[in-house]
Amino acid sequence: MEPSLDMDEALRRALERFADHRQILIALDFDGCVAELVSNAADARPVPENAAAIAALAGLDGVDVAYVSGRSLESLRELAQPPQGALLIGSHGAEKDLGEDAPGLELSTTETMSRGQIISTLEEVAADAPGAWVEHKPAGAALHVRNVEGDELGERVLEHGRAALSLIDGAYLKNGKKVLESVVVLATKGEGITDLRAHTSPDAVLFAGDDVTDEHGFAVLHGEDLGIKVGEGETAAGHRIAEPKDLAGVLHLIAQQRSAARSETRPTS
Ligand SMILES: O=P(O)(O)OC[C@H]1O[C@H](O[C@H]2O[C@H](CO)[C@@H](O)[C@H](O)[C@H]2O)[C@H](O)[C@@H](O)[C@@H]1O
Repeated sequence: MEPSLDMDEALRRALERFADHRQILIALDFDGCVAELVSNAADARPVPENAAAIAALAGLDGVDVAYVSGRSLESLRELAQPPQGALLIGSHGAEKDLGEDAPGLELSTTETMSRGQIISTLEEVAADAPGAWVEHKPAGAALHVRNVEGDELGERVLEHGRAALSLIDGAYLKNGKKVLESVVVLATKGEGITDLRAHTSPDAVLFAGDDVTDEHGFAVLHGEDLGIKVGEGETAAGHRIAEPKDLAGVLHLIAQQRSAARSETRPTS
């Protein structure tokens, strides 16, 4: 199915301008942006039209495609199934796969101890709250409450988690959608995008994301860059689409615009 190209005029113009740059970087958040949010985090998959558009863009000259996710690189590779050559930032910027031999995330002894404390503390909190569960991650853990009955109770469980984590040295907190994460390596998606920019030297960067941690990514955009917030909520992004399935139209328009520009410049024989 062809993705819908229905979108507001300001976004369409911004995308056409973005697509005209010689070298572009398209950086995408995964959950809630490329993939719909789902109850079980292991069931998240790219919206098929998004996956197709990402694969098409990854094959174009002058285009770098990247995922910038809170997920571990392992989970991101398994669930997002990025196309060959895609660059990956995981764990909110703490893990990187820029296509070269990069050392994996290595924790110091103190960080390893703090991570262990984070996991056991959050497991205790989750044990008292039916529906809550803990995702173990390379730099910490995430307490999930999407399946806790009722928003208010879910909020109370997260609050309990925050209070318990405040007693652990070196445990940094990150709030997300129905999730509280605690990490021992402080990194942001902004740093991830800055690393990607240094690696790919684009003339312009597009970043799309839906969650509060994505605001760090929007904050490092400048000049000809383009930020797209997916869904509701306050944002520093300049543009907005309603839901993950609308991303396909955005990506498709960029691909279309670049193909049109190439055929215009191709010499006729
Ligand atoms: O930066 P992202 O790629 O958006 O990753 C952020 C977190 O996403 C996952 O949790 C979120 O998505 C789940 C699946 O839809 C949903 O059940 C959960 O409520 C959301 O918070 C993932 O599990 C986390 O590790 C990521 O940090």
